[in-house]
Amino acid sequence: MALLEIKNLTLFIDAGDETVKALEKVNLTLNEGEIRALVGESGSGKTLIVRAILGAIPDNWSIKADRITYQGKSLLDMSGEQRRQIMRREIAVVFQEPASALDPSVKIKEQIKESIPDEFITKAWPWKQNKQREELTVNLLHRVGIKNHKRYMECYPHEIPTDISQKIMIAMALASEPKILIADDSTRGMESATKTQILRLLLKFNETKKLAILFVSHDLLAITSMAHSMTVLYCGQTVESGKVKSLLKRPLHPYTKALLDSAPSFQVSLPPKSKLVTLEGTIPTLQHLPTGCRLGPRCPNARKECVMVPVPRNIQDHLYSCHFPLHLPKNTKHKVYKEVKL
Ligand SMILES: Nc1ncnc2c1ncn2[C@@H]1O[C@H](COP(=O)(O)OP(=O)(O)OP(=O)(O)O)[C@@H](O)[C@H]1O
Repeated sequence: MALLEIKNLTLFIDAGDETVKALEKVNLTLNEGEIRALVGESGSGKTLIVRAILGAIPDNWSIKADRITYQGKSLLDMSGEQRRQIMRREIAVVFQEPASALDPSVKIKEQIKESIPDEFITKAWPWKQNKQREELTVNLLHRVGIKNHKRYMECYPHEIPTDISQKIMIAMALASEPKILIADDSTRGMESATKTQILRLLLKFNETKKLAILFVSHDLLAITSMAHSMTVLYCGQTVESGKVKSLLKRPLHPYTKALLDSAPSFQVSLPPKSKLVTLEGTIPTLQHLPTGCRLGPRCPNARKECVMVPVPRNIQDHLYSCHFPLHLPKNTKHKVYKEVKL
């Protein structure tokens, strides 16, 4: 059973004069111990998916889904309190900007202590419990690679550098020993040495604690260095998902191919200063969505069939939603691949 499973998630945003489908029939699974990258251009809906998982939905949004489950239990059918409990203990999130996620008026030490669940503290006199929390705080800081904890514990968030803030966010996220960590573009804008440190840290927790990670990112290099599987999103629709290796070797969707081709690191033979191969045009706004496959107007392979939303199909674990996929083996007819029962 998947740890987290999303089937046919559609998210509507009521923008006053019209309602837009910001996500349309999105599918995503995360298994125990898996690192899955969620990738797509800016505005493709990655953060909307994260918010749908967390249940952080404003009043003008609504959700329709066949299922959103955690360990087989429907998150959509849970009460607010049951869902909050899962988010407090089982699913942790690290956001893009640590500085805005930390409380500017509270010392780092207090914020970390606060993130430790009461269940981890044995019943004792308050001063003893406080000591336990303090020890656990130091331990958490060491686990995320902050050895000189004394230097930062008494600081306020604005007094510490970004990389340390990000590690502190990870320490707080891991305080409850969650099963899933959602890293929402948490290395965006970081310089490469800091990024490498954060990625190594996440990888270490994945390997040693079997922590499943949903790694939301634009950074294809980081994804290939750490993720096992990848879900590609375009304009609110899942276009392809599967093992990172098979997507890199044989992308079936023209958007995935364009995305990979646009990253210089994947173009082994790309001569210096050559033009990057990308799709023409830009991602449409929610107010001007094309019907059917949303890539249609930008897709080099588009034909009249593409005005219909493609049914997801699969080749083993490799799932794609495209009427005219690339790289199908020779002499094989597209229709032999079964539609995926969602
Ligand atoms: N609160 C909101 N109200 C209206 N539209 C929104 C809201 N939040 C996001 N959107 C729209 O939903 C679409 C997807 O946004 P989202 O933030 O999920 O993209 P993203 O893939 O996470 O982008 P980025 O990589 O830049 O963070 C965008 O068109 C965005 O403008």
